[in-house]
Amino acid sequence: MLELHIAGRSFARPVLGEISTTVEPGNRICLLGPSGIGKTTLLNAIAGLDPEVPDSAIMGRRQVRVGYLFQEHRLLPWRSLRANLELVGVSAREADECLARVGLAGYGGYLPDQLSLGMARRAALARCLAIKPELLLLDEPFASLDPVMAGDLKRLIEGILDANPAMAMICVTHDGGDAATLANRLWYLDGKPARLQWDSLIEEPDQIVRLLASLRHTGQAG
Ligand SMILES: Nc1ncnc2c1ncn2[C@@H]1O[C@H](COP(=O)(O)OP(=O)(O)OP(=O)(O)O)[C@@H](O)[C@H]1O
Repeated sequence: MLELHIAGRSFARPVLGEISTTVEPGNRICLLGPSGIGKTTLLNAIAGLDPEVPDSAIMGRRQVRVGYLFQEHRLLPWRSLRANLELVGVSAREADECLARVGLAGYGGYLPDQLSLGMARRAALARCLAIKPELLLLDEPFASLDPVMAGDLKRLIEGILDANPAMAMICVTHDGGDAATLANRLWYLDGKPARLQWDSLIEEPDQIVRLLASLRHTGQAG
């Protein structure tokens, strides 16, 4: 699906080092790493949002429909949810269907500010779904949600992936528990500049527990 050959990315200092890997259909990747290490920077590069990362660094991206759930919902506050979804090119009926898929049936006429944080994040997820993504990029989707809302959103994302086995996901998270539930592959970003220290396919459930325990042992993961 994608071949990554990122030579590096610097801001005031080098943030990302060389990153070479692939993303395959059906990959459910959780991207872990210390705070500020460059996880969002990597996600932005993969999404094609970073003008400093050339197209040739993310081979295949132009052929892949990418849905990006940002940390903040980025819905236009003066447009209803339905009108926000229509902006990506779907009809009002399709917008309402996408909202229903994330548990927001009947909310098409609401403004983003009338929603709770968890609902707004689901509305933003509905906008991702509206483009029928082949690759879903999720930047800390469960951050700041209470455990019930976070659990609901996790089940929703699992359901979406189960219903679309060819869809790939890259989910940034600080929580090993999210990785244990959602991932079939782990990326661990660390170092100065940051590189993928692990890129591990998860073939059996114990493996993820062992990997996360080794991070906890060295004080790198919660
Ligand atoms: N647009 C930018 N301009 C300047 N520096 C930036 C920019 N974007 C990111 N950085 C810097 O790059 C580094 C990595 O940031 P990034 O947001 O990618 O980390 P992260 O791993 O996602 O962090 P967190 O886990 O806290 O969300 C940080 O030092 C950050 O300040």
